[in-house]
Order: sequence, then structure tokens, then C-alpha cells
Amino acid sequence: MNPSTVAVTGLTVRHRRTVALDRLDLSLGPGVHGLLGPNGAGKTSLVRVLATVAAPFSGRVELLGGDATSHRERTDIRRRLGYLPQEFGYYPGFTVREFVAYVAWLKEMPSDRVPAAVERAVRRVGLGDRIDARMKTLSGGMVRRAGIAQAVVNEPELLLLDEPTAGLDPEQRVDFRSLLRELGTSATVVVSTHLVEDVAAACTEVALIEGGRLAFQGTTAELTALGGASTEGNDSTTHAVERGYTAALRAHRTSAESARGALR
Ligand SMILES: Nc1ncnc2c1ncn2[C@@H]1O[C@H](COP(=O)(O)OP(=O)(O)OP(=O)(O)O)[C@@H](O)[C@H]1O
Repeated sequence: MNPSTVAVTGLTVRHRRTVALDRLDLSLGPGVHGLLGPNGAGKTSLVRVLATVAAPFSGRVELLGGDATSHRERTDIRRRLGYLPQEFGYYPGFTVREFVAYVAWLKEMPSDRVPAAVERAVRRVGLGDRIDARMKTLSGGMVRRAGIAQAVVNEPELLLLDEPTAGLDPEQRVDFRSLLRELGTSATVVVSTHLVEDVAAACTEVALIEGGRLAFQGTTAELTALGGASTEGNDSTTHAVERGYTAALRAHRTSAESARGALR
């Protein structure tokens, strides 16, 4: 069995006729992994499979040493992972405490551990002073933070965050990135994001997806190095990670194009 927290082989995900992921192979271990790619690349499709809320069309998905396609093993995997979807629902009349406790209950956490775990999770996202406020009274950014709290309440070994910083104010983003770094010292954290600042500040590794295939995987430093010295734009505004991202995408497109050419 593969020792990685996430071991995906030949993963294909389809939405009717659209192929969102195309025979993807990916292994991830502890650390903070930035999941990058253009709009429609397949990031959300991948995160949803890793969160076990969507089923693959084909391929193998091993999470935390278990087979995610096996009903029995999936239950154990779900207890041990945390997931923040791009959009999530909640009962508007619930307080933040009730919302996070409800998720702890869904994760089948021992009930004597829940109250302290809920308070810790809510404090970690800087919502301690609003813990007894109703969800419907929170701002969009605060709802997002409550969403992050529910994702970390069970101290997950695998944490999946789909665009977690969308809607957070700059100060909260800075705090959130330091929380990510802390979580990544023990857990495998996957963060889908369009913000290169998130990657530069919090991610140790990067997986870049395009057209449902892996275009690049390596450390953030390796991605940055791909960008080389800037020859275009103003260096102070063109971030080094952004240049690496663009260079990796272009290299992937060129090699995909020559592979297609060889087949013609
Ligand atoms: N429910 C759906 N029905 C049909 N097609 C879908 C559905 N969800 C996603 N797709 C398609 O699958 C592909 C991958 O979409 P996905 O949402 O995984 O990409 P993404 O990388 O998360 O994009 P973004 O950065 O815009 O959030 C796209 O072509 C998209 O149009």
C-alpha cells in the first residue's frame, strides 16, 4: 500500500460529456499543497473526489491508507478528513458554536471532546468573540471563517480547502496562512486557490493542473525557479510565483501539443 496520505492513480472524473480529470496520477504527503490551475482545469472536481463527496468515473483513490471507493473504508476516511467546499450550506438559525458542533457530531467525534474542540476551532479562525452569534448575522468573510472552523474541528489528518481565502479581508488572510502552515506540520493540507500570495506564503508544495492533467508538481521554490529572471512586465508587480506558474503552464501546453503532433 502507498504510504502517501493521498494516492490517486488513473483518476478520471466526468460531468456528463465533459472530462474534468483525465487519467490523473497524484501522490501527496504531509505539508501544505497548493492546487493551482486555470478556470475549469479540474481543481474542484479533484477536491470533491478527495473529500469523498463525488465518485470517480474510473481510477484508484487511496486516502489515509484506505480505498475511498470502498463503502466500509470511506466511513473511517470521512471521520479523519476535513473539507471546506467552495460553497456550503448551514442552518441560518444555528450559532457558530452549534454549526461547528453539528459537524463534529457528523464526524462521530466522542461527545466529551466536542465542546473544547469546537471552542478551539472557532478561536483558531479568529471568531471566538462571535461563537454564540447566529450564522445569519455574520458577514460573508465570517461565514467563510466558520466554514474553516468546521473543517478543522476534528484535527483532520487530511484537510481539503476549496478557495478558502475568497472573501477574507487582508488581515484574516495573513492569519489564515499562518494557521495553514501550523496545520501542515502534521496534516496533509490541500488548498485550491487562485491567489499566488496564498501559495507563496503558506504552501510548501504545488500541484498545477490543466485540462484535467497534472502539468507540474514540485516545491514552491521549484515552481518559482521555472519562472527564471523576469523579462516582461514590472518585476515589482509580477510575482515570482506567478512567473513560475505561467512558465510551467506554457511548458505543459508545448509538450501536450508536440505529443498530439506526434500522433497525427
Ligand atoms: N456539474 C457539472 N456539470 C457539467 N460540467 C461541469 C460540472 N462541474 C464542472 N464541470 C466542468 O468540468 C471541468 C472542470 O471543472 P472544475 O470546477 O473542476 O474546475 P476548476 O479548476 O475548479 O475551475 P475554477 O478555477 O473555475 O473553479 C470544467 O470544464 C467545467 O465546466
